[in-house]
Amino acid sequence: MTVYKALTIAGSDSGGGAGIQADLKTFQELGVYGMSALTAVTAQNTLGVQGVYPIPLQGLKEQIDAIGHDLGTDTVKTGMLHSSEVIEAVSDKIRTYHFQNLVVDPVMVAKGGAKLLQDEAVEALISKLIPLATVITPNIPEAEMITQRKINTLEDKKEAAKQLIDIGAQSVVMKGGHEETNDVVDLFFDGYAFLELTSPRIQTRHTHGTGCTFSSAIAAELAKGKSLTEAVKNGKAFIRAAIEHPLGIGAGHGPTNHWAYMEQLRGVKR
Ligand SMILES: Nc1ncnc2c1ncn2[C@@H]1O[C@H](COP(=O)(O)OP(=O)(O)OP(=O)(O)O)[C@@H](O)[C@H]1O
Ligand SMILES: Cc1ncc(CO)c(N)n1
Repeated sequence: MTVYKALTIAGSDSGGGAGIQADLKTFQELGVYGMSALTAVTAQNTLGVQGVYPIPLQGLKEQIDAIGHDLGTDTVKTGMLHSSEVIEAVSDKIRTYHFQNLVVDPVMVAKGGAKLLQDEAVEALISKLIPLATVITPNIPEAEMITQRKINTLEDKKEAAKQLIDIGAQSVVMKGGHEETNDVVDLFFDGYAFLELTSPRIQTRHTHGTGCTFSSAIAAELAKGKSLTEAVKNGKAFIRAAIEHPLGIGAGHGPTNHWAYMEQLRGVKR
């Protein structure tokens, strides 16, 4: 049996909808063996983030070493990295172990507005991590922070995507979740051609962890050897199903449904 492996380097969401919990659930659903290196523990639920507790840097490094020395991985996904020290350490380890297929979700702010990345860490993201990325998946505000340009039109998105490639990413998915259009358009760019991934905007408050789930679905598909374009398309189908069939739990922004995509493929009704 071939076992495909994926490592998430991210924060813990005690509420289970975002962070490493969302990543590991997504890996499992897509048939990939999930591993994790925790950067921080958050006390969090559907109402917001109540606390952020960074893991000591040495502890983070040892978690990645533990995987690099023994299990190895077919793909790495990064989420909440918190500080420039963490970004530098993660970048070093990825290079030391020659980890392939890096999906960088440049997480900056949680849905309720809590800061998950310190402002001064954006520079380290640009100089240390984005150049290693197979694909980077910013939402519009994140792309604006990184590129220092306002993004309003499709042309703006394309220019920002080109700038991210110039910084060194192999490809970009600029997510359209934060726009107000009828359809959600995620723009994929591999440095050569643009591909618009369009789906109907679902009216729901249950969007906690959409970005984490989307990027980990892309990572899982890459681990299985799918091409970048296939991985991004399948990731989009995974998150679409997860948003379309919310679990309806929690009083605030509830989690998405990580079972929905595979249940849809298998024709299962919950
Ligand atoms: N209301 C919606 N209807 C359909 N798809 C959506 C909706 N909101 C987000 N998505 C999809 O979810 C994925 C994540 O997009 P989004 O822009 O919400 O990411 P994000 O802001 O990084 O998420 P997070 O808040 O979890 O960090 C994208 O593929 C986007 O198309
Ligand atoms: C731990 C964690 N990572 C990422 C996000 C972004 O959704 C979040 N809310 N919490």
